[in-house]
Amino acid sequence: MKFQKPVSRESAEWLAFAAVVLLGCALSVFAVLSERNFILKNEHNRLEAQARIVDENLRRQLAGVRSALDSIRKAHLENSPGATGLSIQALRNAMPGVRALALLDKNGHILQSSDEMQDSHLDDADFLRSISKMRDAGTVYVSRPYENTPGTSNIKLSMKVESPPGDTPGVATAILNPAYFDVVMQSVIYAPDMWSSISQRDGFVVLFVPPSLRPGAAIPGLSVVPDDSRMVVQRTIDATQANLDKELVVAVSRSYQEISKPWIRLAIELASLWCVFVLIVGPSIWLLQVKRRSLSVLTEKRAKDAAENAERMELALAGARLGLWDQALPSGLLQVDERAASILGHVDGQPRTILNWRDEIHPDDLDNVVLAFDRHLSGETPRYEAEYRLRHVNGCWVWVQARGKIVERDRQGRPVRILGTRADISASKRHESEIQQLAFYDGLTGLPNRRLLMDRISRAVNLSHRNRQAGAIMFIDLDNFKDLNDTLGHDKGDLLLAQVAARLLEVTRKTDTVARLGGDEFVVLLEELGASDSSVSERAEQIGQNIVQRLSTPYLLSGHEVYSTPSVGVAMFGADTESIDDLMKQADLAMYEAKAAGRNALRLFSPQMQTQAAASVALERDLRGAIARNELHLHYQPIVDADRTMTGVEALVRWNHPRHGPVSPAEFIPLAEKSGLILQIGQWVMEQACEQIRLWGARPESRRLTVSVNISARQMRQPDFVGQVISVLSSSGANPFRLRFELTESMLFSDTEDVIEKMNDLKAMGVGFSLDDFGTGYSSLSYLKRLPLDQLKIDQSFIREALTHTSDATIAKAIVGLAHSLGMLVVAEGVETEAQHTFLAQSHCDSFQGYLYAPPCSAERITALLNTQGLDQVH
Ligand SMILES: Nc1nc2c(ncn2[C@@H]2O[C@H](COP(=O)(O)OP(=O)(O)OP(=O)(O)O)[C@@H](O)[C@H]2O)c(=O)[nH]1
Repeated sequence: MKFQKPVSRESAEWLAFAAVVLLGCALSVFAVLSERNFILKNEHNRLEAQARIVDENLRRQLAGVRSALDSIRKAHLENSPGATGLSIQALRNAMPGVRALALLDKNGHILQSSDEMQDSHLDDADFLRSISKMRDAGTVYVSRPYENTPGTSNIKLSMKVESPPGDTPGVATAILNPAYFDVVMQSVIYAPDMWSSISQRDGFVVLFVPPSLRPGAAIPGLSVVPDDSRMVVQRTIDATQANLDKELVVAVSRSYQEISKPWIRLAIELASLWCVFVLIVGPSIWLLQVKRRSLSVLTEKRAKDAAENAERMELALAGARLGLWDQALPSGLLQVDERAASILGHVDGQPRTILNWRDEIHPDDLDNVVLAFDRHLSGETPRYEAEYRLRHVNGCWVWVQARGKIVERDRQGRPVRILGTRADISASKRHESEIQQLAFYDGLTGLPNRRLLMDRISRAVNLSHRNRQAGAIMFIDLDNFKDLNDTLGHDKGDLLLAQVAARLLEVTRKTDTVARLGGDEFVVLLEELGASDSSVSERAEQIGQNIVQRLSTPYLLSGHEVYSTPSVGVAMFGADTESIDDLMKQADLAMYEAKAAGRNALRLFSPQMQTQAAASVALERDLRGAIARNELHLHYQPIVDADRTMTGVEALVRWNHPRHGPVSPAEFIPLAEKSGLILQIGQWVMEQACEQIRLWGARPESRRLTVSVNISARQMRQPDFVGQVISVLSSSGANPFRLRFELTESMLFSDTEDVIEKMNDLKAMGVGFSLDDFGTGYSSLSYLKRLPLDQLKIDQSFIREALTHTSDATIAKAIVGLAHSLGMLVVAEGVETEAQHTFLAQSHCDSFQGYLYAPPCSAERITALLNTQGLDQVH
């Protein structure tokens, strides 16, 4: 862990600590030294006092001895030996420091003495020598110390005694009493380590206490204490002053070691104290600092965390574009920060205080906001949350999302402060509505799509259950819209769809729903049409007819006038409607009925329709096995020339249902188209026709007969259609030049190039082509000339009306002219009367087909007819 902060403070603490320790140590040293000095000085003074005691005693004794010796000397000089003897004894008795007194001649013979003299050796050589050296009569001569009992030093003090004239000079001698001095010196000893001594200047120790530690009888030098380890106080008895022949030194001493003990103890105590102080205070400071450092690190970390949290919070708020608000209760005084204020266009970067917060809220949203707010205040919700609009400074409304929570209550628990955030959700609201639009509305027309429609229908049906009001749904499908797309282009188709949507909205009520299911399918949901069934269907039919009529009015698409019609299927719903799916199917079925009825029509769903639908489903099911069960067969309708000679036939498929008998192609071909069975049936028809061509080809009367086969768009769109034809031709052995395919105009609109290519391939093999129902579709002359067509078949509608409507006659003639000019022949179909034949023949029509000449009949019949060429017999 890295501690950075209060380094200076810590250093200061360590400096202070060091200063205290140093100062303390210095003071301690000073105290110890002072103590030492005091002790030494004290000790010195004391030793001095003790030395003085010994010194004074000694001086007194010496003075006494001098006086005694002097008395003996004088007595001797006065020559009164008896008196001398008595006085010596008396003198000795008077002096406790003297053990014996004696008067000696120069040879050391005792002339007179005190009683104690018996054990004294006064005749030793040293002494005699010293007597001989005594020159001065007034001087007291001090002998060398000697021992007559081991361990006890004796000393003699002697004065020269001038004998009366003629007599031998002698000496008066006093032997000092060592016991006395011992007592004196013992009395000054106050410590076991203390020594006390009397010695001669030249180092001879006279007396030493304690005697056991006596360093030696004759130690050269002035001091009896040879080393520096002792404190010594000496007092010298000056030889001149005391009339001695040599100086005496009184010394008392003590061991420095002993003397120093108190201050050394003090020093040790103080040192220990400081050691303890250092050992306690130092680690304490260290611990304190470590703790403080970790505390400061913790505090720093907390502060950093708090700062980071605040920063994160700020970032989060900024990132989430959240503003803060703070509201006091019950005053309602609202304070918003600058971000919350900026949402409403206050860009001065200042917080705002709002007195009346309700004023800013959109009136439509206010109730919800207040409700949410009150629910939170009353404790019903854990937090307050609302989405609403606020007035922007520029006057528009801004969608915001507000969230908040009570953060403070009074003692009674009543909320006094609520804190929260505010976010601008205009963009997400916009996206929401865009998504809503995409999810529920059709992009092209803006109408509700299937999903929304289903929801509305479901709600409408539920409502009708409750209020017993019936409604209707209308399926609207534009007729042949594909053709319009194919001819005018998808863009125009789109324009038409948009206009259809607009028109539907025009003719319906606001409460109705107009939806686009997809493609050219629209649905109108009509609600609350009334209570009774009959009135409901009447009103629905009326509205439906309105719609048919309105949608059938020509459209103007970028300058092109376009005609379009709708097929409308209507289904009613009411209290007894159970399934919406069924309802939708019903409307769908009705719409298909309208288509089947020729388009541009309206059909109301009826239960019979359902039955019919079910029947057609059953029929379709039966159709699936019809080929295998041999129920299909071909009929051939003759095509004749102007002389009514049969030149060809059109193969027409027939179905003989085992139960229902013959089923009309108009009934089952659409079913086959719808179910895809047309491919199977178409293939079968082609095979049958080719087989017939082969058969007829073998007979001279029928060899030149062409057989026209209807080809459905689905068949033609098969990628291997040409291959299939080749295969059928080769397997049947039919002459391709006798095979003619009849195509419808509509199949040429899509994948035109592909169709042309296939036609060219087949044409190259000899297969002919005829364009069926010509004139009913949106034929484009530009591609008509590109198609390898042999024939145009004028639709029978023109033939039927040709004699009554001049326009149809004109169209029929125009078609003939057009075909001839493009090198094609013209076949008129549906010719039923002689008048029609005459008209068509006069119009230079090349071939004719119709009941006037022959109805569709079996191949055998055709063969028979050919044999006789008696078409009249057919009827
Ligand atoms: N322009 C345009 N065409 C569309 C759109 N959606 C689907 N279609 C076309 O609308 C046509 C719908 O045709 P259908 O309803 O099946 O057939 P139809 O030609 O109207 O014939 P009937 O309904 O039998 O009368 C198809 O060709 C689709 O390709 C669209 O959004 N815009």
